[in-house]
Amino acid sequence: MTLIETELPHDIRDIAPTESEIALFLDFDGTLVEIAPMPDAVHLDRQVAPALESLRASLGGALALVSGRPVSFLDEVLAPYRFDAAGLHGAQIRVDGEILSQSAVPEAMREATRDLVRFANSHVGIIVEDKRISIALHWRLAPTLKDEALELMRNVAARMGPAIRLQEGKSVAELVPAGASKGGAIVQLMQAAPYAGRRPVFIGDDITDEAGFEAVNALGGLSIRIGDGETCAAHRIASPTALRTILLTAAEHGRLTASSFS
Ligand SMILES: O=P(O)(O)OC[C@H]1O[C@H](O[C@H]2O[C@H](CO)[C@@H](O)[C@H](O)[C@H]2O)[C@H](O)[C@@H](O)[C@@H]1O
Repeated sequence: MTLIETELPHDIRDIAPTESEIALFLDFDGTLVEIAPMPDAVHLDRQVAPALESLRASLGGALALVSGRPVSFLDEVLAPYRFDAAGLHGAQIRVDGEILSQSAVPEAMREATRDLVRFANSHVGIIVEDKRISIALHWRLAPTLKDEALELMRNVAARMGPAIRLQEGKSVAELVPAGASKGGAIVQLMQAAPYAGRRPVFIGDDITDEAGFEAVNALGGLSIRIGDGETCAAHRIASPTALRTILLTAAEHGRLTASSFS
């Protein structure tokens, strides 16, 4: 069994009837791929994209990526497949090739970008990831600079005002449109075909995924956290490798249900 039993209250089999029709929502970094030293250094196992494509078919199309990455990045890394996706922590949502919603590029983003690039240029190991609608400051290669980087991000976010929120993550902080969240994205997707009426399952690994777990819990779905760390997810899977095994096995059998994760 790849699901780690924790102190969590429920046995997954009590709440996950085998025959449920699920809608599957998957985070990307730390979930479909292992965390890498830099954003560009991630490696997706070559079997995963075709497996997701076959799972999508077996789920009647109800499979979407819910990521902090831009949708264009997800398309690139999963090519030739193009999945439904919520990118940039929910600031972009695409279903069946159509953009359902996309936040505008915040006015003050250009000035913020300049400040962050200036900081990165004078601090070795700091990386700025400019995603236009949001921007991330990474310190994974310079962990001793975490406090300084976070303070800068808090100041920049405060200066930008209520239209922007600070999203912390694994060795990263990001400026994100305030109205966007993974929870909001999942709720929006669950109102659209082919997701509506299904039981949501969301799998993620990071702070940004907590909003998604909350939404899925409220919808009576299954929330699954990859790895350890505090979470409101009801269940855990040990690692991206363990998840990959579950997904590839389900794809091989042409069937994915909530009990595939137990
Ligand atoms: O919601 P996700 O799909 O998990 O995306 C969250 C952020 O992931 C990326 O950063 C993280 O992964 C990098 C590569 O493994 C790692 O170097 C970095 O330390 C992590 O924070 C991505 O670069 C961000 O844009 C995403 O928002």
